[in-house]
Amino acid sequence: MTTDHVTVAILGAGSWGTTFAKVLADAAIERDEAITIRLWARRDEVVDDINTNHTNTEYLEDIVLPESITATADPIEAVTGAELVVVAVPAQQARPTLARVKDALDSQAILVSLIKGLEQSSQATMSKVFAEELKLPAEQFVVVSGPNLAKEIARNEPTATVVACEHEATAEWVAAMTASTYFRPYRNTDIPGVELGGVVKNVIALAVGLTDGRGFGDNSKASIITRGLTETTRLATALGANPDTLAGLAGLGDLVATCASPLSRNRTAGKLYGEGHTTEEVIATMRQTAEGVKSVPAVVTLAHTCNVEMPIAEAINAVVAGTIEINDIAQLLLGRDLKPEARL
Ligand SMILES: NC(=O)c1ccc[n+]([C@@H]2O[C@H](COP(=O)([O-])OP(=O)(O)OC[C@H]3O[C@@H](n4cnc5c(N)ncnc54)[C@H](O)[C@@H]3O)[C@@H](O)[C@H]2O)c1
Ligand SMILES: O=P(O)(O)OC[C@H](O)CO
Repeated sequence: MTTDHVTVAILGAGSWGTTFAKVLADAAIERDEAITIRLWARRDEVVDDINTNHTNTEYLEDIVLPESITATADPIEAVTGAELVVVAVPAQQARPTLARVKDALDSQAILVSLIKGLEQSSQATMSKVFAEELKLPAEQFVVVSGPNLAKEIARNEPTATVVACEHEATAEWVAAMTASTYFRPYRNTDIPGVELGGVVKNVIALAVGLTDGRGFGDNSKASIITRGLTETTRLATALGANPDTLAGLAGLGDLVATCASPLSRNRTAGKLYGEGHTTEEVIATMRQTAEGVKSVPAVVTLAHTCNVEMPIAEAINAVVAGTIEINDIAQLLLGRDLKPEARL
């Protein structure tokens, strides 16, 4: 598959969709190859900002976007003729968005999910949602996930990521399309590991943010991150993942970036919970997607189904549902039966 003059559609012009468009555009500039990138934004003012000023001010402030990126308010126009279709809407919008465009998709198009969430109603991962909705063969489905805070990448700050596909050649092509002097993709064939690493780290970041909101220091955070990785690895391996994936960029790497960064929306949402806000108040305050809030009930349901113990996720689920007092959480976690430390 060639990387020259590829037509790309990106569905969702929020922080990550717009930044990923820039990653693809900058990579093509470095390869000295042409690329056409059409971003679908729902709102006309975002479309106008991108097409007129080459900025997406609402999400990326004054970052200037390469000229190969244009925007449209019509998702069908975005995907028509696209060889690469990248989906960057919130997880709960994935199925309706795919349903809207599926008849216009090229049958050979490669679909990339940037989404780090589960469908709440079905507990489905995005690979399952894409397969069900598009009848997509595994070799045409790719997940990109890792320590990828959009605003840092938009400023060309170096990072690495994971490009996962069951079919090595497809992952190689997407990696070649995205690699640049500031963005280094590693390949993996472990779809469940890469997807679940991205989903559960958002729940763990809510817990870390919560400790911030309570005014606790770094010991509490390190304990949650470490035990959170254990929970993530247990669930992911029960669902078929390779535990090594969770020790890599899409597991530990993303967990550290999200839990450490004030840019993280999930950590920010957790801090609001820790300060005593309800889910309604947290959602009203956050202007962007914090996937952990919507995904945590599905994570806990999956854990029950797989008979996997996830006490941190259980506690966050109770916080989000408003069924526990914030002051009771520490004892809920620390007061459990004592046991040997185990990674899995
Ligand atoms: N921002 C990041 O740093 C980052 C990094 C990696 C992965 N992600 C993941 O990428 C996905 C998108 O996140 P984001 O940060 O770009 O979110 P965002 O809130 O910045 O933007 C979401 C986009 O989806 C659109 N959208 C919202 N509701 C919609 C609906 N009903 N129908 C269609 N479109 C709708 C919004 O208009 C916006 O364009 C999430 O799953 C997130 O976890 C984000
Ligand atoms: O801002 P968050 O919490 O959605 O995290 C963004 C990315 O997933 C970090 O890799």
